[in-house]
Amino acid sequence: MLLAIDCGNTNTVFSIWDGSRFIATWRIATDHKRTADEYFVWLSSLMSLTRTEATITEAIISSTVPRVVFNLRVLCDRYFGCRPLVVGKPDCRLPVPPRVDQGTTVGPDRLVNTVAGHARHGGDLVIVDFGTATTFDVVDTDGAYIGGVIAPGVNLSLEALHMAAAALPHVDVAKPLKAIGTNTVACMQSGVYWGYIGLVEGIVREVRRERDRPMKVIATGGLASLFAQGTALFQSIEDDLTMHGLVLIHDHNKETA
Ligand SMILES: Nc1ncnc2c1ncn2[C@@H]1O[C@H](COP(=O)(O)OP(=O)(O)OP(=O)(O)O)[C@@H](O)[C@H]1O
Ligand SMILES: CC(C)(CO)[C@@H](O)C(=O)NCCC(=O)O
Ligand SMILES: [K+]
Repeated sequence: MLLAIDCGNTNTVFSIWDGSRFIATWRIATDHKRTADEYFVWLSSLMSLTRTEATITEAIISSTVPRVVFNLRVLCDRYFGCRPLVVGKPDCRLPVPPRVDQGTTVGPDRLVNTVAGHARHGGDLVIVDFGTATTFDVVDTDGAYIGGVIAPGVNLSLEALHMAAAALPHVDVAKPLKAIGTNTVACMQSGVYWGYIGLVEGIVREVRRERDRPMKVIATGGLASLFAQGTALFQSIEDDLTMHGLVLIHDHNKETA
């Protein structure tokens, strides 16, 4: 079975693909100090607690944090006897290479989202990912990643307000009942919620204007469904987009081996 690992700046997600579906998905905070042995203790105890019958024989990793890749490689080698594919490394082929400025290293999560988005929806697509950063990946007709937008993540913006202003508390992101807040928390939630709705709508409007063609918009990431409640922009919400892309890239590399 295939172990797919999506390592973001905040969280790392492990999923096991049995060839036709994901039989398990587990999430751990990203920490570059975590060793291969620690990952394995955590993974194997979750497997036994949930009675997950899986023999891992292959692995693929997407990591936006370069430093964690070493220990994830050791995990795969030592405990699963396999050499993982790492998205973004020269030996990991993509169906269509990105078209960006020379010397640019596109975040592997964005490349993976692009592959999955194109497979599911075809080209001329904007993928909005609400993670640590809020990213927009623009996918050309042929499935190439051709650029996009990186904005601060929603939780990051709320945290920055709290850190910089003595009288502003830590608050969780939520869809406020009204735009006009009548207490501090409601004011902050309105600023971030309606601010991000405006940001997403405004960026997509400019992208469509630049591309001068119809473009579908899909959303992924933990906060996608919350923001979908405030706009009609998204054609679909796909929580499993990155994991799906990892499976596709793994299959593509096997087929073209
Ligand atoms: N209603 C909600 N309110 C607050 N946070 C939420 C809500 N729903 C999901 N989340 C957060 O979304 C996150 C999951 O999103 P996702 O995995 O896309 O991004 P991330 O883990 O924060 O970022 P990255 O992938 O860059 O590490 C979780 O950290 C979770 O706390
Ligand atoms: C933007 C993030 C942090 C989003 O996870 C990641 O994709 C990344 O580190 N990207 C590198 C820069 C780029 O994608 O152009
Ligand atoms: K992510």
